[in-house]
Amino acid sequence: MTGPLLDIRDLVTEFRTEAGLLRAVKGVDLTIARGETLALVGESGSGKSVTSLSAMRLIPDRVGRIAGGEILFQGRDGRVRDLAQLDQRAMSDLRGSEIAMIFQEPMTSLNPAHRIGAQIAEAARLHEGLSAKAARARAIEMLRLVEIPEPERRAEAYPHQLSGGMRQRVMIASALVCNPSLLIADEPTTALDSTVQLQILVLLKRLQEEFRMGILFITHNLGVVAEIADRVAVMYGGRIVEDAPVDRILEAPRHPYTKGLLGSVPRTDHAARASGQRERLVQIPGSMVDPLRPPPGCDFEPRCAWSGPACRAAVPPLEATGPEGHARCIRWKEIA
Ligand SMILES: Nc1ncnc2c1ncn2[C@@H]1O[C@H](COP(=O)(O)OP(=O)(O)OP(=O)(O)O)[C@@H](O)[C@H]1O
Repeated sequence: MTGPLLDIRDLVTEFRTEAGLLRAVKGVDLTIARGETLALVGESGSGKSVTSLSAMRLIPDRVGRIAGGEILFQGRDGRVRDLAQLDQRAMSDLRGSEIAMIFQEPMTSLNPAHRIGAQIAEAARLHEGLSAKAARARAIEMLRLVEIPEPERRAEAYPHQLSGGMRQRVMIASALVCNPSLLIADEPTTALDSTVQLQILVLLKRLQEEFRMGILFITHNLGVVAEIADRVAVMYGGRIVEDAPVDRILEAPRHPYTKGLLGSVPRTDHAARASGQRERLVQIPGSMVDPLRPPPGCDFEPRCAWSGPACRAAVPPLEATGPEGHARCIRWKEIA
């Protein structure tokens, strides 16, 4: 199959709030190829989760809506569908079969009252139409795949009987049981300590190769990005402000916001882990733009050390910074 697996074009998502219309996503473009991991990074409130929830059509009509753009997804049959236009029934068929999602908190998708083997088997029965026996065998196979020791015995456990890392593995097993081609992972390792976090990232990478999935990986942790991403898109104030292959972003950021984030990256590298030491988190001065009162020009301008009058005049365009990257800053050449 040719063409990207997911191609989000000019996505706009709005919420109706008591204080007025809140535009949380303001024209986002993102593409993910099969077998590729795109990390979506940015501080809290930058619009990462709303972007992914929009792509999954999980924004309830009564609170918000996709106000513009396309979410083009190429299915297993080779057809490209605009998920923004799909009815909820067709969308829920795709969710949990071709598109799966994992979250920071496994208990958002695991039922505390059911044994984990039965939960994974149920997903296999629902989406793959397997018999009870075949679904049970599939559940055990999935538990083995996510490296749960003694999977036959553990299948009988309830979620609360497992450690946080094991629960996270069970959630991954449950998400992947239908062999999805796209996995959306929203901060899946944030709640775990750094050793377990690394184990889960290594596991995800291995499974990605095996399943040839595209992954949209949402995180605010650039240490995690370095471990898992092929490409990175940096979000601020509901817009992509920079995107590029991971090494380029980490070694030579072009946008002042990316530079700021890199200055505030907690150390998660092997040496820091071994010594149990973490660098102090240096915050970017100032706070996230108020989405109800965005500034007239660049959203980051009020916090930016490079800002000038032209930055206050208009929202900067996303300019190509080379063959594979873009930055939304009129001074990116000086910054580079
Ligand atoms: N249901 C909602 N109603 C109103 N505003 C919302 C709603 N959900 C999100 N928002 C707003 O949309 C903006 C983007 O939020 P979003 O959760 O996408 O940020 P994020 O980058 O994922 O942050 P975090 O890392 O904290 O999850 C924020 O200003 C948030 O307050």
